[in-house]
Amino acid sequence: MRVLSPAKVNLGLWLLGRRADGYHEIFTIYQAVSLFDEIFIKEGPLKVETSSLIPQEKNLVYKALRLMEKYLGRDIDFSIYIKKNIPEGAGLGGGSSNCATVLKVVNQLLGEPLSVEDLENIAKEVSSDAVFFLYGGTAVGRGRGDVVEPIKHLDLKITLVYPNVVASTRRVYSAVRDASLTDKIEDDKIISCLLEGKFEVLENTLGQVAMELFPEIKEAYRFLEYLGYRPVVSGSGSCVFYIGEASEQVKKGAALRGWRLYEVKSYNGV
Ligand SMILES: C[C@](O)(CO)[C@H](O)COP(=O)(O)OP(=O)(O)OC[C@H]1O[C@@H](n2ccc(N)nc2=O)[C@H](O)[C@@H]1O
Ligand SMILES: Nc1ncnc2c1ncn2[C@@H]1O[C@H](COP(=O)(O)OP(=O)(O)OP(=O)(O)O)[C@@H](O)[C@H]1O
Repeated sequence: MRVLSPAKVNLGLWLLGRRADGYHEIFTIYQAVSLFDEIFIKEGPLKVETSSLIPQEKNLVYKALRLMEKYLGRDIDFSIYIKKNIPEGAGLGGGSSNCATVLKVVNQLLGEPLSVEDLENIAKEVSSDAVFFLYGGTAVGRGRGDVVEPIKHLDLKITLVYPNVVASTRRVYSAVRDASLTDKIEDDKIISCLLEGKFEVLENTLGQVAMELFPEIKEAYRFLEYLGYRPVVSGSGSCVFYIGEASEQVKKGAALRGWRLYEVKSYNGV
């Protein structure tokens, strides 16, 4: 069978503090978007292969299925192939999406032996973003991004610019300094503004750190700002996006610079 594994953007992300476990406390608004990896699942020996040749042991999907075997106390006999369309290290959560999508589908194929709570526990052991993808749509993320609260779905058109640089999430977070931490935010106000379409409240304080590390991200950001858009870095980067359709100027400018452009919209499917 073939299932779609959507990407996400962080419509906003605020760094709130450092945690004892070495992660950062964040407040973020996730939005799944219509850019997909394609996952092919068939019965057979447990293996996970991808078109981008990620070693199986490193693949978040493989890690998740091995954990699932422990929860179930039995082997999982599915062979997985992932056609990657979501660029890696782009702040679009590709690996996390693959992980959650496979957990949901395999659990369904096995007659749903695991509860949503079990799936959440497996997902959060694999990555902070994976829990969101168990829900999809539009959601608020707290904690390290693994405490997810779905909210009213937004129907947005979004233009993504990928400046062809792989931004390691770990590296960006490790560059966070106290000055980037926001001690308090009015999260309810941010959510209500967002639901009213007042997008000027959106920002990404982790994205600002990424721009200092990767000039390519800053260039893409400045390019969109110069054209009058309100760009936001997605997650830890490297993608920069704005809410709206791609104008001819954006398309030409991206092509001239060799950036990849994705015209997507909210994906609120399951
Ligand atoms: C940037 C975001 O993608 C926004 O959605 C997430 O916060 C990161 O989610 P993710 O890619 O699933 O990150 P993980 O794979 O869990 O963590 C990778 C590394 O990023 C850092 N990390 C991640 C999440 C977080 N809240 N604080 C962190 O400091 C940690 O050093 C961690 O070792
Ligand atoms: N199934 C997978 N698909 C993509 N990357 C994977 C996968 N499994 C493991 N990875 C590894 O995880 C790393 C991060 O990939 P991923 O695309 O999830 O993060 P990202 O695009 O940086 O998103 P974010 O910054 O939002 O976490 C990659 O460097 C890749 O090597």
